Amino acid sequence: MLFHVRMDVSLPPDLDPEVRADLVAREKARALELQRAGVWPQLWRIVGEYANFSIFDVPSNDTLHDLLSSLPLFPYMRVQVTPLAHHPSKLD
Ligand SMILES: O=C(O)C[C@H]1C=CC(=O)O1
Repeated sequence: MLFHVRMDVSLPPDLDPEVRADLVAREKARALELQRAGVWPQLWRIVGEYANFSIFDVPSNDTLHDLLSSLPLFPYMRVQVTPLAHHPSKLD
């Protein structure tokens, strides 16, 4: 199942810089792990925002929820999920 996901990140401005750097490093490691596993095939920065558009390819809603909530930055994210279906006019 394919999902379009928008993640908006909002870190507290007064967050300790070392804590912030650790969070961001752990987020990157987890993102790379999920990309290598093939479940996060698309990841795009939204220009001018601390936000991304992503495509996830997972077997179920529950799996997507588990993956998203495993992200170290999850507590600091607003996440919007759109389930995707095949379009009848799309060339295969
Ligand atoms: O930077 C972001 O968009 C948030 C998050 C998504 C992947 C990652 O490494 O961080």
